[in-house]
Amino acid sequence: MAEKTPRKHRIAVIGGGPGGYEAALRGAELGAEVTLVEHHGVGGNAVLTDVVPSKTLISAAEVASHMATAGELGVQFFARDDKDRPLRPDIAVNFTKLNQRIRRLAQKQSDDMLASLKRAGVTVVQGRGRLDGPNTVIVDSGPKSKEFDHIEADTIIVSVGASPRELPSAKPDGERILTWKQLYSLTEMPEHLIVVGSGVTGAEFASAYRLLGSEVTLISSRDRVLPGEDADAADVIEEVFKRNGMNVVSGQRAEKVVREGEEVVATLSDGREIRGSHCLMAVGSIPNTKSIGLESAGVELTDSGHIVVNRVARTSVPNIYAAGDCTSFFPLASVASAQGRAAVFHALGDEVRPINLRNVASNVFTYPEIATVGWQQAAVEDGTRQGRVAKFPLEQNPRAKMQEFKDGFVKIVAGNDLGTIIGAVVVAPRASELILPLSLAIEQRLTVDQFARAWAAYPSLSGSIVDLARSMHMPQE
Ligand SMILES: Cc1cc2nc3c(=O)[nH]c(=O)nc-3n(C[C@H](O)[C@H](O)[C@H](O)COP(=O)(O)OP(=O)(O)OC[C@H]3O[C@@H](n4cnc5c(N)ncnc54)[C@H](O)[C@@H]3O)c2cc1C
Ligand SMILES: NC(=O)c1ccc[n+]([C@@H]2O[C@H](COP(=O)([O-])OP(=O)(O)OC[C@H]3O[C@@H](n4cnc5c(N)ncnc54)[C@H](O)[C@@H]3O)[C@@H](O)[C@H]2O)c1
Repeated sequence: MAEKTPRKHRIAVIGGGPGGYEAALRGAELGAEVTLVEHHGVGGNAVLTDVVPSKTLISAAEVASHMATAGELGVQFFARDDKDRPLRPDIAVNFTKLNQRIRRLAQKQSDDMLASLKRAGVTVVQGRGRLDGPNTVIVDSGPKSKEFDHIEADTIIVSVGASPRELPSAKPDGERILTWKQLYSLTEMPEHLIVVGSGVTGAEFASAYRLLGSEVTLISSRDRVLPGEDADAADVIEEVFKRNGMNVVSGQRAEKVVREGEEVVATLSDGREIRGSHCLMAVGSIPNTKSIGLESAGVELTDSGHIVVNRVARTSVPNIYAAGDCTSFFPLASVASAQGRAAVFHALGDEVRPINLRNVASNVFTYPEIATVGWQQAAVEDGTRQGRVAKFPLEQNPRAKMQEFKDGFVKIVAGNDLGTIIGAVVVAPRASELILPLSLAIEQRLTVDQFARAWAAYPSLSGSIVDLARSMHMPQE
């Protein structure tokens, strides 16, 4: 008798950003038959328009900043005039080249990801997907692709991301009033960029464009920039912004942004007008969950349109999972990937660890950067968590002195009992590279004393973290 081949578990994924990509790849690796529907490009917004382009732009801004401050370390650039006298050259940014590099790098990463999916055996379908009940995805891929119109699946993973929020009174025109996705088609540096919104997106672009040489006005509806971050960290960034010549307007909403010829005019809540050459609208995002059949399939959404998921990314319909910015979890690429993994592992019965949002590390890529993990000082102050907070200024660190890093600090939040590390903030250049030992400490429930036993190289910025942990030792009574 011929052996019966077990039918493969069929997974359909809608959206190829970090959430959908990870789900598709891991699903195929675990032996499922996976179809991924993506209507733009694999890698999603993260790779094509959001994370990768913005961080590539920021890399260039960082270099421009190092060049501008090199003189403080005794390194000078000069050219000679016709009488052989040294001239100090200006730093010039070739904006067309910069944006071309950004787009090329993003496309290459998207191509590499598509190749990985294909190697793993994932079927990638280009088109717009929507649910038709809990087991079918319909793909609108244009008149030629009838064969993929219906995908039957045992498990569906929705990872459709989010889109920039648009204000009716400040409609992006793609030329002068822009969303963050439209910045990379500019061929000239904005002479004066008005940034509306001082969340992470607004702060990162304001920081980068200022370092690249644009005049920048940052309109913040709150009392301080980066309202979601540690207050001390946000204060440092705001001070650096102002010192670098950025115009920070606090406590004002942009009620309206209009174009007047070659200018943009932002009208503030108090009636003041700010004129610039370009305006970046960074006022948040809305999930792409409309009209894709979620409600009729029985999937529960929040009032804001986000998909309600549990810690293994399962929605209110048992065989439908969701990952990434379309869900009620943190809108971070790392979280989207973790949800994508959790979804397929759970659906396919593999080992799965429910996601603990409390321990997610994140980073704001301003200059300096702000990296954060775990419980924050605000939670100790408002009584949500018991604990001790200590801070070590970067300017006392020998390596920071050598490199002329004056702005920043390391902060640790530890439990009152044994001094277990429960949270941390690092404000420093490349803080994103310094947060990992603290994440590990939190994940492994290390105490400040255990952390302080680890050796840091001397001199190093990471030495500050060990010094701070050491200073938090509490002698036994
Ligand atoms: C400017 C900016 C910078 C950021 N920087 C960082 C950072 O440094 N680090 C970090 O961790 N996070 C960062 N984020 C957040 C990060 O971009 C998101 O959390 C991440 O992109 C979410 O991934 P996702 O899987 O939800 O999908 P997305 O990356 O949003 O991709 C969703 C995909 O779904 C597709 N899609 C949508 N609807 C359909 C449909 N009906 N059918 C088929 N396909 C569909 C879209 O074309 C898109 O490709 C940043 C965000 C912004 C705006
Ligand atoms: N480095 C990173 O990891 C990174 C970078 C960018 C975004 N993100 C993710 O995206 C999330 C969203 O960040 P975001 O900054 O895009 O959105 P956000 O919603 O956090 O911030 C938007 C800000 O705009 C303000 N605003 C709204 N309307 C305004 C108006 N008319 N005038 C002035 N201000 C106005 C809001 O008060 C808010 O502070 C972040 O929490 C983060 O998870 C991550």
